[in-house]
Amino acid sequence: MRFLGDPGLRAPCAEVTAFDADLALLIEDMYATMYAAHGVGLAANQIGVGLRVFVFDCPDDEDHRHLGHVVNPRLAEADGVTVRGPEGCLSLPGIEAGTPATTVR
Ligand SMILES: CSCC[C@H](NC=O)C(=O)O
Repeated sequence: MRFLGDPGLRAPCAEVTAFDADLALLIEDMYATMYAAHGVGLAANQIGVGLRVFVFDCPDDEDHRHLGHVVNPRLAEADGVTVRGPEGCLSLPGIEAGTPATTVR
């Protein structure tokens, strides 16, 4: 796990261009790391890999589970519904802050 101060957490991540066995292994590693840390989401740069990939496994407000991984995410549109709530980060252990989040399509 990379923590606050690691330059890799501030650097732009590269686009994934090879959808191959190495990418599958990376994603498996990310799930394992996220579960070991009792997290609900994890980005590749948090484990030192500067690629645009994240995994998630979290409930919504109605306790429905959402599990998946996203490669080369791009924010296309936000529908304007913004909620603010406490949010933490596995790379900043012990810190939590009120963070606005906007739902997206
Ligand atoms: C709200 S997104 C997830 C935040 C955090 N994951 C990465 O740092 C975690 O607690 O799993």
